Amino acid sequence: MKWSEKAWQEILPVYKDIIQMPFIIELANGTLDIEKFKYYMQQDAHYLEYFARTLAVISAKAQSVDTMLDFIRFSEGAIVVERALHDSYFKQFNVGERMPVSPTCHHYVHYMQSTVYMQQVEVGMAAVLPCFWIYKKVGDYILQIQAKENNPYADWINTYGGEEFGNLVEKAIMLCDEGADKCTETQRKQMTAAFVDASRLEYLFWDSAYKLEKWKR
Ligand SMILES: Cc1ncc(CO)c(N)n1
Repeated sequence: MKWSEKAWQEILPVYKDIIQMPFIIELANGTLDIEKFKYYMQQDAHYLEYFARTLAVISAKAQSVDTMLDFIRFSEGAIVVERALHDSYFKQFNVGERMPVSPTCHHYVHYMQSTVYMQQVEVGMAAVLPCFWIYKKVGDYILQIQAKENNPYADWINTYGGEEFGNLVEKAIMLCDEGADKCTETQRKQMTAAFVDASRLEYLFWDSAYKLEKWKR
């Protein structure tokens, strides 16, 4: 069994919980409170900046020039494509000033950064894989169940449910499997642990948007 297949089995309960979250259901049927979506977008704009930086660090640490190129392209994609989506939503929904980074977003981005800087590159790759893979799965799921008429969140749904994003995700999974093949069993376990932690943070990210999470002080 490939590392990625085993790793997905590990996070299946988290994924199943994610697709039942009110944030996801309401996004799909178009009833999500706009304030919750705006909060999500603002936090995601912060998230994507760190995500892009993290991908660039993975690129710098990669074992081969081919893998470097793949990750630098992922990094560019995170900046260019997703920012464009945010720019359009920021305008459409009149999102003004940037909010400070929320506790959960802070936790997630610094988790990614420290994993990528402190651990070997394959563990770093595993830590960013849920960002690709869970979004693809959730995007496809939402695409299936979505309300197609007048859904204000259609652009978001099409970004992550689309084929283009799907190709990137396939590549990211393949690169992790390639890396895992070169690792020892102990290192593969570290990869899986990083994958599981990041998946749990994906859950919390949506949860925190639904709750409009704030710093206690
Ligand atoms: C929190 C989060 N994870 C993953 C993605 C997709 O890259 C995103 N836009 N936001």
